[in-house]
Amino acid sequence: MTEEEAIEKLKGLISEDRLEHVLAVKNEAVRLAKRFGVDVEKARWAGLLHDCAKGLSNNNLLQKAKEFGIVICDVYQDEPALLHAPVGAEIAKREFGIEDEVILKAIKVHTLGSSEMSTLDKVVFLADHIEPNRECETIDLLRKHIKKDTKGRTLNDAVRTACEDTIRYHLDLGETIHPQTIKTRNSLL
Ligand SMILES: Nc1ncnc2c1ncn2[C@@H]1O[C@H](COP(=O)(O)OP(=O)(O)O)[C@@H](O)[C@H]1O
Repeated sequence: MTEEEAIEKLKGLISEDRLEHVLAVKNEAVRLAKRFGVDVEKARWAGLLHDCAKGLSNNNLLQKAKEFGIVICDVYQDEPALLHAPVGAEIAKREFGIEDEVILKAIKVHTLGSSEMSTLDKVVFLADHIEPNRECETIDLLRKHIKKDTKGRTLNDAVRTACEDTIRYHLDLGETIHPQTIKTRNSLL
């Protein structure tokens, strides 16, 4: 499937606003991939498809997760929207023909991260947080992290800061926090 064909397919799955975000994440992922020496094509595809399941309702996400054999923890049960990442990886494989496990993992962990993130995983995770349409309290800090000279450390710092933003955000709203975000953050200390 070409990139143009994938974009056409995405138009049938997600809203126009979401597609705009997806294209911005793709561009940001490509930029970060060049900055951090990651395969640009893998970053492009992971960025393009990271939210391919975002248009599914909570019920559909739960249904698909069961169908795909994804383990549904208590937090997923309460916040099925979080399932769009692992379900999206399966849809990327089954419906977009992505076979590269490296790309599929970057899609799978783009929301909660993982304690064992590859550089590609971090690039896609961060691209989702800092694409130009995004706003969050520490966005300037996040963008500054990746401008510094020391490559490896800054990417880790930026992902850790993004996790801390997410934790603080849900804490302030009194919402459930998926423990994987905390594990991801701790793994980057
Ligand atoms: N650790 C977490 N616990 C609970 N909700 C979370 C957690 N991490 C992210 N979320 C929420 O899950 C949703 C999807 O997150 P994300 O994939 O980062 O955003 P998007 O799909 O809009 O790019 C958002 O509403 C976000 O706030």
